[in-house]
Amino acid sequence: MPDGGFADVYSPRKVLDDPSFRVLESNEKPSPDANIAAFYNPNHEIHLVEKPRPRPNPGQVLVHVRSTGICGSDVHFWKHGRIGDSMIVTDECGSGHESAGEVVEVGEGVTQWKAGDRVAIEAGVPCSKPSCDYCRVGRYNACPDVVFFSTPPFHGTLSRWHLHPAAWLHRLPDSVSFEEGSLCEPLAVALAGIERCGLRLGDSTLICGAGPIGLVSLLSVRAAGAEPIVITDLFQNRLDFAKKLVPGVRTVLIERGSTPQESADKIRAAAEGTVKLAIECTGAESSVHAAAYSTQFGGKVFIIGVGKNEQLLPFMHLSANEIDVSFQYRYANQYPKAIRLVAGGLINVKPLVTHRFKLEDAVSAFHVAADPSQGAIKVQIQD
Ligand SMILES: NC(=O)c1ccc[n+]([C@@H]2O[C@H](COP(=O)([O-])OP(=O)(O)OC[C@H]3O[C@@H](n4cnc5c(N)ncnc54)[C@H](O)[C@@H]3O)[C@@H](O)[C@H]2O)c1
Ligand SMILES: OC[C@H](O)C(O)[C@@H](O)CO
Ligand SMILES: [Zn+2]
Ligand SMILES: [Zn+2]
Repeated sequence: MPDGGFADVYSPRKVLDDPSFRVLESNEKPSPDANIAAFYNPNHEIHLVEKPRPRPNPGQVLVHVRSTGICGSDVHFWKHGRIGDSMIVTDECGSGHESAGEVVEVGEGVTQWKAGDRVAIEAGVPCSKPSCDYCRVGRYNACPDVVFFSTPPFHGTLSRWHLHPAAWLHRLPDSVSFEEGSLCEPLAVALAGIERCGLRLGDSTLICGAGPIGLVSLLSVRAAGAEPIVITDLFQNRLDFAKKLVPGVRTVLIERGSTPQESADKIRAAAEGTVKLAIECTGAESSVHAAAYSTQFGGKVFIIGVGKNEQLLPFMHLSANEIDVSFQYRYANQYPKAIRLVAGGLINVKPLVTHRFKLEDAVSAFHVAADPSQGAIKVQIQD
């Protein structure tokens, strides 16, 4: 079976020097079957690009991408040009990694997919070589040679036609929409965290941050039986959204300028005690501290949020309370579980979608996603 490798298709290239890629004029209307995509670049621009419709090589599948959610990281790469020290926008780069679609064509040797199959597209494709320890043991989120779509230098899945290795697509049952299929990507992040954080039925749990990741984490800990659940945010409208999503959740508005201890006082009051588990989904240092001060002896602060390269920890509080601190980096082996949980009705991700745009209007979609005054949670681009 060919491995569906795709170095030729996805290796970094100077898009603007390549005549087969063309940046569309801002008022230009693309033809209905053109392979358009939204690209960001080091000048903090975002624009539509037309690129060739690829043909699948052996082991590959051509997918008509039907739904893609905009992730905060896409907006961050566009606006700030980097995440941390290793992910840097140095060239034009295609956006999007939360995608689902329909198989249109399969390459030689692909037997498990046929035209018309509905799939979620796994956003990170690791090398899968037996010589790679991380791939071999299944912790493939650590693969040093992973191709993670829309993290530079790899173009994203947000295009009309996307080529993917057959082994890294996941079947969607008819009951799961393309939109829900694309939301399986952020859900996979939360589920990977839930798997590793040791949450047990009835554990009192804090979620810090009510953005998309905090909200899918909220849905996940609710499904896993956490009680009570407290969620924090700096914005009341995000807390209101969380309350509508999971009516039983207790909300705490964090006031800018308050100390982490003051925030923790409010969190403990809402939880009626310290929490056993804090799932941190902001990456903000003050929020990590508030989580630590809210957690009970022997509890855990589990950090999904990403933030500044170097941060302080309330060392002696963590030490004197035997509080574990753990981190999550993307995910491995979570898509099938995410799809089962959505199909089985245990997790309803549908309400997270607040805005929908056509592929032709992807640039407008990005502007809405990047503007907090629009109140978007998840912006979807659909074709
Ligand atoms: N570990 C991973 O693999 C992984 C994967 C995806 C996203 N992330 C990270 O998860 C985090 C959340 O992602 P998102 O898409 O939900 O982002 P987001 O920015 O939409 O949401 C973060 C929320 O946290 C709130 N917030 C900020 N500071 C706060 C504070 N001090 N106290 C309480 N709330 C605060 C914000 O108001 C916002 O609503 C980001 O840091 C993102 O980069 C990590
Ligand atoms: O959903 C996955 C995340 O967005 C990625 O890790 C990205 O932030 C960096 O590559
Ligand atoms: Zn993402
Ligand atoms: Zn590997």
